[in-house]
Amino acid sequence: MDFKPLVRFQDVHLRYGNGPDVLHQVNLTLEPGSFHFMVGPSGAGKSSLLRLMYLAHRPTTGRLSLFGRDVSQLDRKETSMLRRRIGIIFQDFRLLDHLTALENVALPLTITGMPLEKVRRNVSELLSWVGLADNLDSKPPTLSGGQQQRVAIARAVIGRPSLLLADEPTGNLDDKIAERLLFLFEELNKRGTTIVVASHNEALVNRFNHPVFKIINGEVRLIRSAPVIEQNTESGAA
Ligand SMILES: Nc1ncnc2c1ncn2[C@@H]1O[C@H](COP(=O)(O)OP(=O)(O)OP(=O)(O)O)[C@@H](O)[C@H]1O
Repeated sequence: MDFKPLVRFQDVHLRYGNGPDVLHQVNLTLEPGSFHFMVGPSGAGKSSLLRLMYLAHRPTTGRLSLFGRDVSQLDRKETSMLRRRIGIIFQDFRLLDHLTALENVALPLTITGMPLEKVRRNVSELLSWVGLADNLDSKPPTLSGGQQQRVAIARAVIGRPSLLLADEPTGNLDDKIAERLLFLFEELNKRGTTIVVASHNEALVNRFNHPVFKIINGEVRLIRSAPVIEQNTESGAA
């Protein structure tokens, strides 16, 4: 088994162009099999942090290692190999509009060479689980925002990635479905996927027993390592 940290930021700063530091002196380590939430106000830098972990940007200064590799040393081929181990749910979904829901979710499996019948079975099962059994053949433009979000989530998790990065994955969903999807992430986590979920929704985050990072003024702080799960109370004001 690999005991190296899966993700390691050492004194990382990120600036866009000549702008100010968006992320400032970030030091954080994610162990394999961990589950973290990332909270912070709009514009705090949550998506930027996830984009660094997805190799969409490189640190301006400092060192970032993924799967034990220093990302500044990766060539294009190595970058795409590492990315195959990462599932990402973008805030704006990024589904392919000319493909059906089923075809969108099937993409990460078809490139592995899995037989098509098996791909169809696995994808149908997952889409049914997320409540889209009646939408397998629908194209994204005909789906609601919440339905598109669930297709994007299914696409990110279908290949059982080693690392799952989710940027506001429940933003368009009602609370019940949001909670159900976080349970799906917990299932994946139990099977070994390391998970990072960025969310505005601190009430939802507080219902789960996972450590929480908060981004404040570009600095990432661990604000809670092991929250106590809230008990069901008659009213939220209890
Ligand atoms: N490609 C970019 N070029 C220039 N500035 C950017 C770029 N992407 C983000 N920013 C800026 O970086 C800061 C952090 O943005 P980021 O999207 O990471 O925040 P966020 O916490 O994810 O916000 P939200 O919750 O609204 O998505 C913001 O000031 C934003 O305007």
